[in-house]
Amino acid sequence: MTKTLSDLLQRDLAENPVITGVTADSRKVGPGTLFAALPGTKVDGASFAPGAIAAGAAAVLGPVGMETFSVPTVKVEDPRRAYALASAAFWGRQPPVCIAVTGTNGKTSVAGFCRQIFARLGHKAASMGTLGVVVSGPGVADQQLTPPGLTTPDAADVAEMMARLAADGVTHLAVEASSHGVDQRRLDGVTLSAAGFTNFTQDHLDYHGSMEAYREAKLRLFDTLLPRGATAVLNSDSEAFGVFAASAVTSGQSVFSVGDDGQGLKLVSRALAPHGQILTVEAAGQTYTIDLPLAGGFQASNVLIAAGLCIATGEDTAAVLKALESLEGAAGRLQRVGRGARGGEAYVDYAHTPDGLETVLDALRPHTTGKLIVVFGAGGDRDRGKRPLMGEIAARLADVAIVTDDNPRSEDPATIRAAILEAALGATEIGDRRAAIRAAAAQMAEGDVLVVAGKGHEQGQLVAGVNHPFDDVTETLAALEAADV
Ligand SMILES: CC(=O)N[C@H]1[C@@H](OP(=O)(O)OP(=O)(O)OC[C@H]2O[C@@H](n3ccc(=O)[nH]c3=O)[C@H](O)[C@@H]2O)O[C@H](CO)[C@@H](O)[C@@H]1O[C@H](C)C(=O)N[C@@H](C)C(=O)N[C@H](CCC(=O)O)C(=O)O
Ligand SMILES: Nc1ncnc2c1ncn2[C@@H]1O[C@H](COP(=O)(O)OP(=O)(O)OP(=O)(O)O)[C@@H](O)[C@H]1O
Ligand SMILES: N[C@H](CCC[C@H](N)C(=O)O)C(=O)O
Ligand SMILES: [Mg+2]
Repeated sequence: MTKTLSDLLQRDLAENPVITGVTADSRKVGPGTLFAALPGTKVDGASFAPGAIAAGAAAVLGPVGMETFSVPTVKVEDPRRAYALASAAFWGRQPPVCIAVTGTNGKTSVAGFCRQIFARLGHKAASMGTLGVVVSGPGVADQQLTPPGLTTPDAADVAEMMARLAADGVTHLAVEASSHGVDQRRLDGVTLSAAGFTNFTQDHLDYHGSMEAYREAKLRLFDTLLPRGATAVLNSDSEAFGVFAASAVTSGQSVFSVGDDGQGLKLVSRALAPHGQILTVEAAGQTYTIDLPLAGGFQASNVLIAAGLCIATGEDTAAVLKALESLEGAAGRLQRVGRGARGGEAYVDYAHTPDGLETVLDALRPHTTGKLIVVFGAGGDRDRGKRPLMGEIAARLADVAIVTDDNPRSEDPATIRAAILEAALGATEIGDRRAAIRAAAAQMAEGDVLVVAGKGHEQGQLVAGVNHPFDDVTETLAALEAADV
């Protein structure tokens, strides 16, 4: 069915061309495309409008105050939102059940758990986020549809992917809502059935400027994107729970809280088990025992949020909680890699925030009878305030801390390491990540635990615009072998 500019922007227009595509990237424009000229963080999209028109753009959408071009030009107060809504209207179909999860840490884990739970319960389900788009279904092998990229993709990409998934029979979709993504309206076109919140701690101050602005961005998932009457699944153990609960209630949503004080799912107890942990959970007056094959208190929190989201969309509580017993952790999140030559266990994890690092070291301490060894760094062109906080945490919670490089991007790696080391008393500095991992593996003995943190699933080390192939899992395995002499 053809769609016109007026259909996509939901307004009467004097000139109403047929639209054949929607994009905010002039390089993707073809004949008949609606080009959204968005003011960006680096450049003004309007400067690419003449090129877009030359490439065939049928209309330009942009902010109030933008110049008028030689094709129908529509100016609106919130062009990013209009772009997202136009993209959704253009692509049309969405999986009937879409849920989103936000929070500083745990989004990828929760989205992946939701996908797995829905699939175990007989639905064709997908997750969209840091690890790309993955589809799972009953009796079908997991299918990776897109590679890892942005945590929350561009609005037109989200809309196109939702239509493709719906056409492929996917009925349940779990999306990661990053603060950048919510702030930039990348999810404004998604019709949500439920939304989840994991936690709120320091990250991304480079982009948001203050913790308040960062929190506002996350709150927007509830106060603007989640419809009235839908369910907000909130982590009762987060310090920010009250703020998120108040926002959800004010927005006419029901709150389903999970955690130690959860009203929807209450975590009564947690006991370590060799393969993970045993959870006792109360739900609607019933007590359930869950044999969870994942270690760490944070994973207990993540699985309860995922379970809450699935229950909020109408799944049976007992069946959802049973499905937790066969969950797999997301790649590179507390992923066990192997055993040291003289004993000990090595893990790769994606902790790249102070809270993430503290959480993963706390999670591993009970599994450590010898030394807890951590190899980590901090990303360049990202929140600089994280660096000393992560240094202090590693020095305090690990027995051996090795500070190395993690995607320096355009920054001087030595300067990043120095900012971490300033607060990491007793830590060792080894800039080369491979050498750092090898030095750590060489120290491993029986009872020790090594965690290589910060890069998880990532396949490259970004240095001065060049992505050098690098995989922490492969490097850690090689280091364990090299230490076996
Ligand atoms: C800071 C940030 O979030 N930037 C994102 C944003 O770019 P922007 O709008 O600021 O872009 P810009 O480069 O100033 O350009 C302005 C406009 O001109 C357009 N343009 C540009 C060049 C051209 O030739 N033609 C053209 O039309 C661009 O498409 C854009 O619409 O919108 C783009 C399209 O969606 C994103 O690709 C881009 O992500 C950059 C690459 C990025 O690194 N983002 C990271 C920080 C990010 O978004 N991370 C979050 C959080 C992860 C987490 O939770 O930890 C994520 O969701 O991944
Ligand atoms: N609930 C949690 N609380 C604290 N830390 C967590 C929690 N869940 C995960 N983490 C830590 O954060 C790391 C990243 O987890 P995950 O990828 O699920 O988070 P994310 O929010 O998707 O991250 P990103 O912002 O990069 O998308 C994990 O490897 C772990 O170290
Ligand atoms: N989504 C996060 C990932 C950080 C991963 C870490 N390896 C780094 O490069 O800082 C970000 O873009 O801030
Ligand atoms: Mg993620």
